[in-house]
Amino acid sequence: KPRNFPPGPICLPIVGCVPFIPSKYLHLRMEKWLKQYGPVVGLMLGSQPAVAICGPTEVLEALRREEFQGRPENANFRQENFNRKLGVFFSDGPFWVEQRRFTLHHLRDLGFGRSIMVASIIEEVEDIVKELRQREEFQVSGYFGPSTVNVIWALVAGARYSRDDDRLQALLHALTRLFRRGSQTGGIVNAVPALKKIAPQISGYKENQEHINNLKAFFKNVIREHDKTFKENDLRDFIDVYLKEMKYQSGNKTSTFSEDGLIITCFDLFAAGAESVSNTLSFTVLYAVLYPEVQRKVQNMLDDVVGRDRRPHLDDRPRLQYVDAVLYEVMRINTVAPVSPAHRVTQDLTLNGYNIPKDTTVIASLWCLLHDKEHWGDPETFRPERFLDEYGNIVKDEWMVPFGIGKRTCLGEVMVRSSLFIFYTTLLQEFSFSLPAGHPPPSTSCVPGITTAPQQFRVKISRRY
Ligand code: HEM
Repeated sequence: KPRNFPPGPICLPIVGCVPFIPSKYLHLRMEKWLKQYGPVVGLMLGSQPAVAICGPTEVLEALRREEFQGRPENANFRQENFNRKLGVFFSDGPFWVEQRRFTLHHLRDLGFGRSIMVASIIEEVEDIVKELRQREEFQVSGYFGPSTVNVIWALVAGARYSRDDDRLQALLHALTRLFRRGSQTGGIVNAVPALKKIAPQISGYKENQEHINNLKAFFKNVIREHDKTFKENDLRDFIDVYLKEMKYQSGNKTSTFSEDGLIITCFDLFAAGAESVSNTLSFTVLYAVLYPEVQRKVQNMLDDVVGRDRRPHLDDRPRLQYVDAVLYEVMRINTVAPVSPAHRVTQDLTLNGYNIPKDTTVIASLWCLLHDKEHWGDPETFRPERFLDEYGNIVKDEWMVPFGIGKRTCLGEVMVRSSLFIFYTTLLQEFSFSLPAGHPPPSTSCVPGITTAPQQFRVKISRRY
């Protein structure tokens, strides 16, 4: 370990601390580390230093500091990115600044966060309503993936898929496998890269590569199809806008725009749209079933504010602040990203008096802020009212950080908030959800992975009118 490095689990030759870092439920282990070693924990991933930030104030401090905004350079973190800094998620430095700004700016121009996106959310939820009207029960976990990915894909690639499209189902399956098997620390293959050659099957490396290659091949094909019909004065979607910039900068050797870069940006947006929003929606149904009184209260409010002759709309939000409080509470109690994706420190620095050398990988627990006992009082209790003041208005809380903190906060936050509000209110206006007869209450403990998801559970659907 480097000199004056934070305390942490013991290190073994070659593998470092990796045997003591669980591949599942890392956020829960980080809670234990906080008690055992303190708020900043030193790890070795093979021969590479890494720091796990487990203390809430330390997480707030670190993720706001400029020097913490890098992403790890080592091979495993970059493998899906053609081993280069590409896209938004796993790039950093001036490349990332330019790509993040470009992506956000043009997604907004294309309708991100505006009425065009809302229209597409409504189209998706109506599709679900139509399907659920035909059913008496449904299996919730994973159910919303095709719809939530369509919302972002409409802006990125100008396309939507039917919910049972085979190709879409295969892509979502590949993503689920990658998200469920992944680890924020890069896992054993990152610590001991030789395993890729010695034991590709056992380490999961081979299967991951197959999924990654299939996804990249799909995005490449979509991009090539766009290129064939590209017209500079008729830009249809984000891919067209990016292609235009790529062509404009084609003679510029320092350009950050390339076909590979576009493939990875598509990957970043598609994956985020498919996994995180879908899992959060499944959690909203889980808590609706477990807390029928909360479900009823939302429905009564919808009846009062919206009625039954029209659909809820974002404009109703100021009069439905309880709904936002419920959605906040779902994202707090079972957040889908309990540990931030790995960051990298871009220079030697100190945190809490410990030395952290340049290029150290950093993982930060968002869970520790969302579940801090001193701050929330009863963090394990599902209680939406904690986000409301005495007049029923939403109270902003600095520790409510499901989308991260600082310059790398989630690029999709506006879309997520709008999607969750419209999906949730429309579903509860139309249906009531309950446990099928004889089924035990579903567990709130999540399925592990890079993001978390609820375990498989079925619910009974009753139409409200
Ligand atoms: C419930 C849904 C979501 C949650 C809870 C969530 C949460 C997060 C978190 C915690 C980060 C990491 C911040 C960090 O690195 O410290 C992040 C980054 C990111 N998210 Fe989301 N996200 C969600 C949905 C989405 C969606 C739908 C999109 C697509 C538009 C998206 C795009 C991104 C991107 C591109 C980044 C990387 C930002 C960067 O490194 O500059 N996310 N998100």
